Amino acid sequence: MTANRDEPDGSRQPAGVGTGGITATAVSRSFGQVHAVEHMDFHAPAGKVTALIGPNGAGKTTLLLMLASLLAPDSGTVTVEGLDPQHHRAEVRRRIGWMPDTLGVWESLTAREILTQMARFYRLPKAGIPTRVTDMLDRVRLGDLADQPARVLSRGQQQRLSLARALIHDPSVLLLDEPASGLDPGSRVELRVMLRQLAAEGKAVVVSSHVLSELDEIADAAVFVDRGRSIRHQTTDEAAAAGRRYAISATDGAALAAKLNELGLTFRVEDGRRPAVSLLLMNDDDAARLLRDLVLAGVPVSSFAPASGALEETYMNLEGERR
Ligand SMILES: Nc1ncnc2c1ncn2[C@@H]1O[C@H](COP(=O)(O)OP(=O)(O)OP(=O)(O)O)[C@@H](O)[C@H]1O
Repeated sequence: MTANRDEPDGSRQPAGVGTGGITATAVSRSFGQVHAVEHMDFHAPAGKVTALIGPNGAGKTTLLLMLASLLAPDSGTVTVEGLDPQHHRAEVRRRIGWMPDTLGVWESLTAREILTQMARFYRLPKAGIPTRVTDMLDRVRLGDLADQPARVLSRGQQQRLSLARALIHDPSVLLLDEPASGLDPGSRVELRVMLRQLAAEGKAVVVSSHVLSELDEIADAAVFVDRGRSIRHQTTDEAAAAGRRYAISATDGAALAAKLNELGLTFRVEDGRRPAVSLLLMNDDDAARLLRDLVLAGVPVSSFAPASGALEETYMNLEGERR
């Protein structure tokens, strides 16, 4: 959970909150009997990528919709660069780029028409719109498909168009719901690079994702949510310092197990196509030392590699605690 501090007026704010970025304080939203989000605190600072991680139904999309000011909270507040959407609706909308997990309506328009329409909607200067639209189509590599109706685009191409749509007005806060879903491996790498660039430009980038193995490369920090509540805030560096799981296989599994036992290491035997064990190592030095010890002891190691990302490790541990 994000640490809180008391404000002079008695209200409580998540730690590290300035006027930059986007902040939710004690927001709640129910749908009938379902408490989708309950008293959630969230902060995504400018210049950083913040991941929103949680199991299905945890409340991620509901929180993102409230951050995007597309859904009103039942209670609690959201501020965007210090502005309250209730009182500064137009200014807040202009500052936010929203990429939903599906492209949604407008699929009979072409990619170029969709972006042009959005640019008009945000009242960008008329004369600059055609160039801005072309630049954005090129940025997401849809230049060749610009005049095709959006419905004929593949899922991954629609995701890229959705990202261009979110960026057309150069927002300072970018909210992305599952942006990597449907993207092929090459496009995922491009997305990663683009999100880091956008953060480097000073934008607050929020990404909800289930593709945890890639988040270490993208995110500076993560907020873990479960059953409508934020349960942990962790920077990627903190996650890395908490160690990560390595998978080791050897052509002689018994010799591997015997050596790990001799070294006093706790390990887990993994089910999989190849016999393997996994164990938690604190850092790269520990990994290098163990690999050397195994090889010097004559254990026929056939593979030795991280089995999970650092944020994924935190998620799996939180999952374990939940059960
Ligand atoms: N419009 C709605 N009407 C009724 N229930 C809703 C509505 N939107 C969300 N919910 C419920 O609120 C809870 C949180 O849903 P939400 O979509 O925010 O979760 P999520 O973390 O984004 O899930 P996923 O990872 O599966 O996308 C779920 O139990 C969901 O069924």
